[in-house]
Amino acid sequence: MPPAIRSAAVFCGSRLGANPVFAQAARALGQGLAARGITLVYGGGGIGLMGTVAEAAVEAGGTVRGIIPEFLTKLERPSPRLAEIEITDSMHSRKRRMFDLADAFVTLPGGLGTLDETVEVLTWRQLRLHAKPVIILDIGGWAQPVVALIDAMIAHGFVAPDNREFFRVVPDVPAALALLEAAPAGPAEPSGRL
Ligand SMILES: Nc1ncnc2c1ncn2[C@@H]1O[C@H](COP(=O)(O)O)[C@@H](O)[C@H]1O
Repeated sequence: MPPAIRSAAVFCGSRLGANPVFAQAARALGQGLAARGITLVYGGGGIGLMGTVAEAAVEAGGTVRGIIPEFLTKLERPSPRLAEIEITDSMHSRKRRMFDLADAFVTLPGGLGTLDETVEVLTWRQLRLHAKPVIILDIGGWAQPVVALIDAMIAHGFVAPDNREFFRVVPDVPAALALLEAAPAGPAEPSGRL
């Protein structure tokens, strides 16, 4: 039996967004991961939803691993409350490190960086480079246009219909936590290397 999910990388905005439900969800996710003993891996910033999810996990006694490129430390200001912050030499090494440390990926609302990170793990899944769960939280309708775009690419014949199975969209944090609890941690690289 494969081991359970022990860590989850959370991708989310470096801003709080326009709707307070985004921060409420980020807080609930941080608390929920901590309560389940799931390590939060995230981009290391102390601002926006990134800071919210990390602070909530720390306050709830969880393990948090922040990974941030050196050039962003002034811009995204890691929280001084983080026990563990890893400084990388580039954005690419940050993303690679987050990928390596995570058994699963969870996307909260965010901007272009959040979208990039989410799409990247989906493309790596498409290339059979990993089989880790990808869970997208549709808070306040944020995920609807993202899912619509992917569905349109399937309809236009650019994405295989089966690839729709690579991610799950859930309406709230309890549903995301339930998926994490139910999922086995698959092999990171089933048929290739990044
Ligand atoms: N191109 C990017 N690739 C990966 N990560 C990125 C990129 N641009 C920004 N980021 C990081 O993602 C988070 C969230 O950014 P939002 O744009 O607020 O969603 C942040 O840490 C960015 O540094």
